[in-house]
Amino acid sequence: MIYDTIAAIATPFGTAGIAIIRISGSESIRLANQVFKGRNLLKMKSHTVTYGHITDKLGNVIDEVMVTVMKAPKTFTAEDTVEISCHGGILVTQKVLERVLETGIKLAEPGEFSKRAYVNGRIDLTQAEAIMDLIHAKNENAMKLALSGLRGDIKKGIENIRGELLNIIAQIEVNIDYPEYDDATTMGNELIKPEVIEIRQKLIRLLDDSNKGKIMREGVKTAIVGKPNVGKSSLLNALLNEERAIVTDIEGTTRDTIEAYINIGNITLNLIDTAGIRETIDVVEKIGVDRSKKAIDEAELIILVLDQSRKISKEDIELLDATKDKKRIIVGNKNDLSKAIDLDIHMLSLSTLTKEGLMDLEKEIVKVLGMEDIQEKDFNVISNMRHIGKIKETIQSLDDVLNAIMIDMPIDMTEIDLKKAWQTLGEITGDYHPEDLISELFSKFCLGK
Ligand SMILES: Nc1nc2c(c(=O)[nH]1)N(C=O)[C@@H](CNc1ccc(C(=O)N[C@@H](CCC(=O)O)C(=O)O)cc1)CN2
Ligand SMILES: Nc1nc2c(ncn2[C@@H]2O[C@H](COP(=O)(O)OP(=O)(O)OP(=O)(O)O)[C@@H](O)[C@H]2O)c(=O)[nH]1
Ligand SMILES: [Mg+2]
Repeated sequence: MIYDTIAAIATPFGTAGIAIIRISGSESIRLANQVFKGRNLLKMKSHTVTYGHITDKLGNVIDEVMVTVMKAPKTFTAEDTVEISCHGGILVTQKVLERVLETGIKLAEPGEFSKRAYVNGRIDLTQAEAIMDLIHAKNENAMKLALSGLRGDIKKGIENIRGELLNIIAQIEVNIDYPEYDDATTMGNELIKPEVIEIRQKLIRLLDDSNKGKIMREGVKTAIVGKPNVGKSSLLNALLNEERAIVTDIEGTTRDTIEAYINIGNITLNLIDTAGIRETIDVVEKIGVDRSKKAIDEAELIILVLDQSRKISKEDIELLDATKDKKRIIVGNKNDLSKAIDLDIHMLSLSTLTKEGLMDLEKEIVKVLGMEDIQEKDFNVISNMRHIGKIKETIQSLDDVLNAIMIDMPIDMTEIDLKKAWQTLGEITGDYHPEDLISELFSKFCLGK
């Protein structure tokens, strides 16, 4: 069937030396052969490359290319695959793709190649997601984390726990089906309780470990806050090593939040410079101040900037109070000036002007986030919010199991929640899959992936 063969441009849209058109499906070699002038692709050995031309229907050359033929099942999608390396011009690439589609090959949807690798059983969902994480990784830790997922570390961990759950379920089933069957352990509620508790414990540990993973994968939303003129924008610029935000000695210079990404010790911070917080009647500034307050709410880390060359003010006190329950670092800026601040609180002394103390701030950020000592094992953790959500759901089901045991419900009632836990975990790897989960997931992928 032609329609099971798909094609897409696998390289980014833009001008480059080479672009790759990827074709996958049972008809890919035969149909690619129709647009290719050179060796007969049908006669090529698997995983070999040949030189030739893509031609239009009349035989006119569209581009000079290299074509790779890869036969199922040892390919990315586990299907016959052809890759055309053409010249990387936007127009050339588009023309080659159009020519390929003229043969009846269907344009792939975003993520469809990876979806096929999954549907054909070559990878599980966590590995497919890891491919996307690898593509989007912004620092080395995120990359290592994705590689661990791609290797199947998450998959194996989840499969093991699922296996243990299935074991309990199977034993209950044996008991329900053959109550007279002597050899089957009498899986009374009390007997399965310790096993359920142990599995629950393992899931809790996965969740605990996922904190580091989440930071590595997603970065940390970090808000720089403080009253006007303390040097928040100067700090943003100093950390970025770039004059991104406007700095003046006028209070209320920053009107809107400014965002920037930086890597500190392989952690990506999504830094948000905010408008200085104070009472104001200026309409624009007021909106900025409201956004700053929102930024405090949403941030995972707060850098609260004080000006240590001034006495502490009412606004400072309010901000110290507003951020007290948050992960935060209090910075005493302008330590190049004489000290006037009258506050007995630990603060990190620095100057964005002389840059003194900036390195200490970077170290403190890494420390506060608990990311000082990262070892190989830290890459073998759950980091994906979808997985974390499913693990939480599973724990909830196991809590229901334990409650049922506590009130001594019949064992077949307990079993329902056990099965639910087993299914929910299966949604992580895709072994258990409501169809819309799969469609939604792969639609978030890049085109050509
Ligand atoms: N040209 C090209 N480069 C590419 C890819 C590609 O599809 N094409 N990849 C695509 O994303 C990545 C490589 N990932 C791949 C993963 C698995 C298989 C694969 O064929 N696996 C088979 C056989 C492995 C083997 O020969 O031992 C398998 O697992 O059965 C291929 C590529 C990055 N570079
Ligand atoms: N002496 C000294 N001056 C500094 C230092 N950091 C910032 N300043 C000065 O303080 C003034 C305010 O700096 P900004 O970075 O604009 O302050 P802000 O907190 O962003 O101010 P708003 O955007 O108005 O809330 C500017 O004149 C800076 O040059 C420092 O470490 N030492
Ligand atoms: Mg500012």
